[in-house]
Amino acid sequence: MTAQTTSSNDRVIIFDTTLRDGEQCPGATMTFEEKMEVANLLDTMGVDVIEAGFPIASDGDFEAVYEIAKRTKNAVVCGLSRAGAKDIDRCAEAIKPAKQGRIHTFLSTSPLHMKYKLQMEAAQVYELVISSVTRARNHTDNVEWSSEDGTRTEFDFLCKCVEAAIKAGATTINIPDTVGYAVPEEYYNLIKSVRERVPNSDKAVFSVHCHNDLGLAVANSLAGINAGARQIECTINGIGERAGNAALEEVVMAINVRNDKLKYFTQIDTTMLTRASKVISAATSFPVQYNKAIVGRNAFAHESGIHQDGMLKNAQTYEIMRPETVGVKQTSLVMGKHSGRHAFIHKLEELGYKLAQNQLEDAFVRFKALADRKKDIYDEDIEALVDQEIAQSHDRIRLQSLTVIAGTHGPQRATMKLNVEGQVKIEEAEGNGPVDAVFNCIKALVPHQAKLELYQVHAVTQGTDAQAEVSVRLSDDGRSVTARGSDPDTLVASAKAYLGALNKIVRKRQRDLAAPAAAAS
Ligand SMILES: CC(=O)SCCNC(=O)CCNC(=O)[C@H](O)C(C)(C)COP(=O)(O)OP(=O)(O)OC[C@H]1O[C@@H](n2cnc3c(N)ncnc32)[C@H](O)[C@@H]1OP(=O)(O)O
Ligand SMILES: CC(C)C(=O)C(=O)O
Ligand SMILES: [Mg+2]
Repeated sequence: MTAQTTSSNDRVIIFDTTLRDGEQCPGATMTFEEKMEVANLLDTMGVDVIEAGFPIASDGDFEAVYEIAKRTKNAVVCGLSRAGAKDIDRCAEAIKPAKQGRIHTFLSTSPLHMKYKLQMEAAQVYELVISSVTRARNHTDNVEWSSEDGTRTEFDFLCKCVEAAIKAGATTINIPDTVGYAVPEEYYNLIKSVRERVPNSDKAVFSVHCHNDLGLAVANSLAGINAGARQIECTINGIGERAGNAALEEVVMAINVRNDKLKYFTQIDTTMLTRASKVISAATSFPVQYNKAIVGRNAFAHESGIHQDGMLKNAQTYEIMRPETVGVKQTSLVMGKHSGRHAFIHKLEELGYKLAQNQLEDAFVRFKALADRKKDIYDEDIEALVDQEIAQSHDRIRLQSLTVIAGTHGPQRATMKLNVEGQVKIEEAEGNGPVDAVFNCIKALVPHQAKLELYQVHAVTQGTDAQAEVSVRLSDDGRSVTARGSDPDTLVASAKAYLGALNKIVRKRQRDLAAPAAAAS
């Protein structure tokens, strides 16, 4: 909010219709309790007008509007109604307990809607505009009138209806783009021209209500504000009829972030936007698309190495707003196949690792190989990979390659290449199952007496592409050693774990041999 540099003329009223237009779309129905929670959240975050429902639609809608009217502390509580007396009176009854209530009455004005839907002549519609606003005004002095399908309405008739509605007492005039047909320049011109043409236009606040059928709801809303409208009708997550309404979080943040171009302000507490999005998503069971502006889970996430490097050097390189301003704790640098060394080192530091340069390079190469095979890389994947890197740095026996033939027709067969103290050896072995074949290869390549005491497989992270973590315990000469190996391929993880244990035995033997010599010298 930048109230210091703007005048009250530049204040944009945020009219939230999540509970009315938002709830109207297929599948978005909310329970009474959910509506109470949403309304409370909207009130707390600074929404100016809450359109709580359409009271004539059902007893449930009436009760929800009534209760929201009763409970709301700061916002104006609004109900929608058609132009008929019964609708308006029911709406008035529903908003009665509100500290500040509004009746929002609407009527189609486009030739198409008048002819086919209302089946009325323009003259009848005109009379109904006057009688409906007058009736609403007898209930309250806060009346909004909407020209449904305003953007497809004949201009002279639209102006005539707007003028009549204001004369009858409407304090807000909404020109909706009901079917999301307008483009920004056209909508700008429409709002500007209506305000210029209608002689009493300064007696009402002009409002925009844009649908997203062409993905232009937010752009059109902002164009309308530039043309002199001062109320935006919008919904959390942009839910609403068909492709939805203008998203509240997007219009608010556009005004907030681009204050150099859009010299307006709202009273929304932007730090509550992410929470609001989550509450609506949970109440409606509508998922938020990952790349949704402001509240999508990728809105402050970066996987590309070049971007991550930029972000680490200065967050403004790739972010036009700080995540905290919309209630996101922090930017996330997601590790994946597009990540580079800067981000990898940063992640290792976060996880508490400090590797030598050669270890780091090896770990990075192995991280890239893993990321090529695995969609999501979790911190635990990186920890497993680095722990293994550290553990293997002194290994005498190293796995170079492994191929296993497994399936319903045994015996299973494994071919393994090992580097044993600098010498590359290859062997093929069969087994009673693929793991047995792998271990038989190792026994053939590195003959030893150690006995397998334990073999256990776990998944490091979730998903079918999770890294397998295998634990192997070998006993040798009365002593047990345990080692772990991880890899998205369970058989490779098994080989690594077995070889890890074997390397430990080799190291122990070497230490044992060295100890008497050291004692003697
Ligand atoms: C653009 C918008 O978002 S408008 C809001 C849309 N929202 C909704 O419709 C949700 C709630 N609606 C409902 O529950 C029901 O449609 C009700 C209760 C409002 C009406 O139900 P019904 O009486 O059974 O009528 P139905 O919905 O089938 O048809 C609508 C009637 O309203 C008339 N109508 C439509 N808009 C208006 C209006 N602004 N003023 C007066 N009458 C209107 C239609 O011409 C039609 O009249 P008819 O019965 O004489 O042909
Ligand atoms: C009721 C009106 C304002 C509406 O939702 C529309 O025209 O889209
Ligand atoms: Mg609408």
